Amino acid sequence: MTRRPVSDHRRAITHAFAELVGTETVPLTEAHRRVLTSDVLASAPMPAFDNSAMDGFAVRAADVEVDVPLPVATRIFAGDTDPTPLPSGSAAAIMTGAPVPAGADAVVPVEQSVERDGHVRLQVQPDVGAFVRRRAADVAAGALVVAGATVLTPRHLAALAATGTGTVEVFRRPRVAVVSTGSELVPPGAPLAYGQVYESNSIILATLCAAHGAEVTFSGSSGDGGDFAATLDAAVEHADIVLTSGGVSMGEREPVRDLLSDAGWFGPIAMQPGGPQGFTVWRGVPVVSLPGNPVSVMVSFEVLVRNGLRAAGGLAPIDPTSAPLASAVTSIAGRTQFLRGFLRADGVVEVVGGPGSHLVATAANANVLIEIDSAAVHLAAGQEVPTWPLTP
Ligand SMILES: Nc1nc2c(c(=O)[nH]1)N[C@H]1C(S)=C(S)[C@@H](COP(=O)(O)OP(=O)(O)OC[C@H]3O[C@@H](n4cnc5c(N)ncnc54)[C@H](O)[C@@H]3O)O[C@H]1N2
Ligand code: MOO
Repeated sequence: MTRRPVSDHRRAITHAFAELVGTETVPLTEAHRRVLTSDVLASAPMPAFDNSAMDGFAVRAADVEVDVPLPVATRIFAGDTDPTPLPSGSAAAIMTGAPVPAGADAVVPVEQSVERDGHVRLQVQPDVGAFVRRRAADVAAGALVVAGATVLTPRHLAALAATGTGTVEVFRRPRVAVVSTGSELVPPGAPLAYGQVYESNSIILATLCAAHGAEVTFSGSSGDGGDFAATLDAAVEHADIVLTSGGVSMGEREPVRDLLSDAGWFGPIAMQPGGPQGFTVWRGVPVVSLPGNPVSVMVSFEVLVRNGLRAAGGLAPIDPTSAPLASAVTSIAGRTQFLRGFLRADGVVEVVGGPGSHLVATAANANVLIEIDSAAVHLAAGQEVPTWPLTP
């Protein structure tokens, strides 16, 4: 049977997911980790007005003589919107953040003053501009605050709030449903009878999807009997994308393949692990069907699904880099092999565990996938290989 090239299968998935790109406007309180659609400019300068950096006295620097009393003409507090201009030859008591009155050009901190009987003696000769936070020193009105495509951090949200933006347009998060299949599966933590297997694919798929910008809206499980159709119907009610695991290979009970084989493409792709795959549409919703072996699920997501899902949510791709192999590697001809690897601090990559797609606990020690070209059967130590960063 001919195997579909890995890149063809990935392209089919990415192409369908691209249809899902959408935007929405949300308040800043809901915008953490969301992806901005376009540049946001400051609607107000920051600071919006000259204001005091200290609790103290606003003066004209030229009026100050050390220890010579100046009359205190007024007192200005943060939030005062119409401070009286400073008469020449006087001082104004001023609080941090309060507007510096017209006429004043410096602030002397209260610690460097003595106030008595309506007059203040200043103990220092201030420079013009001392402790005055100038209008627009941080950002001018109309200047760029956060660039489009930025993933919003708490720092970005503070910058947006401070410059007057209350809502932002962000990419919609794709809604993903995760469905596991297999009559042998039991939830982790439950008693395990002989022949049963702890279910681990739903947790890895759900967390991988969330890490790449998706909202996981449904997580279900079905046995190998007839209940997969009902589970899938429930899943598409809640989701833009469904990811299934298991039930796609050559066995006598393959619920995913049996239900969906006429709804799109099923077959082997030229990769190991993750050979048997399906990509179909069910009730208008794209369904990516991954093989059941837990390492195959992880590798298939990272190699086939990750960047398409990111693009659907407005996120930039995460592409492979390369590193030299710590030791020689053998592979299978005709299939791109993805070995679990550990990229060391010295930039050299070691193979972690064996190639078997059931070795899920060992795979937890990996931080990259090592891509071995389908034409290669033997690679020497030191050979540069593509390395795919695994989702942290
Ligand atoms: N005659 C052939 N047999 C198999 C082939 C083949 O080409 N010819 N391919 C093998 C490969 S490669 C893979 S991968 C698997 C894929 O099979 P399925 O997608 O049908 O997966 P299942 O049979 O349902 O499960 C495989 C394996 O994984 C365990 N599993 C399944 N789901 C979970 C889960 N949610 N959590 C933990 N473990 C799970 C399941 O118990 C099986 O051990 O087919 C090979 N066979
Ligand atoms: O192609 Mo399968 O995913 O290796 O065990």
